[in-house]
Amino acid sequence: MHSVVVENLRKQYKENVAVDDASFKVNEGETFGLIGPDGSGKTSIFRMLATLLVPDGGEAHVCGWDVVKNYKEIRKSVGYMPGTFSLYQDLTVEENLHFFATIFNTTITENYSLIKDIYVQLEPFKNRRSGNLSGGMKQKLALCCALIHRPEVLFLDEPTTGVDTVSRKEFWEMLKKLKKEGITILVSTPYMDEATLCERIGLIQKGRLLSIDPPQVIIEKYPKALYAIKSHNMIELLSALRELPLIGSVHSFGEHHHITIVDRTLTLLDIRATLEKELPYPFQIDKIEPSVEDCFIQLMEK
Ligand SMILES: Nc1ncnc2c1ncn2[C@@H]1O[C@H](COP(=O)(O)OP(=O)(O)OP(=O)(O)O)[C@@H](O)[C@H]1O
Repeated sequence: MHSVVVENLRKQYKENVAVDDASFKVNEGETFGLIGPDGSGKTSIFRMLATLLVPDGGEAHVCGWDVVKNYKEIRKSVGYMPGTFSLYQDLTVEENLHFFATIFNTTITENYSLIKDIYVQLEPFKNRRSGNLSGGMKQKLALCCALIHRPEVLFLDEPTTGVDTVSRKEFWEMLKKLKKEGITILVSTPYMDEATLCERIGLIQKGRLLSIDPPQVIIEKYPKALYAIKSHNMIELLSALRELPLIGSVHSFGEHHHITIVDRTLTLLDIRATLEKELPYPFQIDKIEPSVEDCFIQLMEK
């Protein structure tokens, strides 16, 4: 059974096609990630699924309900945490929670077990106005408010953007616990390292889904051998590599450049020997396993 079914979904803002024939399914109880850079259409998809934006084409169903015809039923069944903090800044933590519980005709106590682990971290600040919370605390409060009516499906649009590394880690731990409660989670992120924390991911670029698979499968499908190379002057190295006919692609990744080689038959020893002739300075090169980000770049260049 699928909690979310998206079929040829389309959204256009004047000439700008934000979502272009997107199709994917999210299984019941699954944690599914929409991974893509800014402007790739993630928010537009979330807003259509949360029934806040009407599609221009295609269909989408959430918990079996049609996003256009059955929007009232969907709103009762889902929790939505938008990308920007959208709680009432002038209300305290506790007041915000009460407000959202009341809207959904429930109480904090009724579903306390679901939010308990998150709320205990917020409790010391329960009388603080939400506008005065730290980024990590705002994110936790927004998650509690999205969960207060015990939704079947949780939509989290870039929940970790702009949040420090520790809070990001904590947030993913919280999602693991929610998964155990049987909640289906559709989460978006521009951080490729978070992709591996999802059961399946959809890589999205310019409103189009490039690939949908478990992260490990996406990595296994990477079609080439990949190498990481570094030297004392990385800028000079980058320019030199771009000029070499041997090199298929080159991209900077932190301390290294990741390269592929045109001739697939060459071994690491062959490549090292060829580069030693071409580069007049010491360098270090190793064969590596691609990351989701490498896969994303490769799919974009196809
Ligand atoms: N209301 C709007 N009017 C016009 N263009 C829009 C509107 N909302 C989004 N867009 C454009 O649609 C495209 C997809 O935007 P969307 O916000 O869905 O992507 P995103 O992946 O969530 O990116 P971001 O993280 O930057 O919000 C972008 O080019 C964006 O500029």
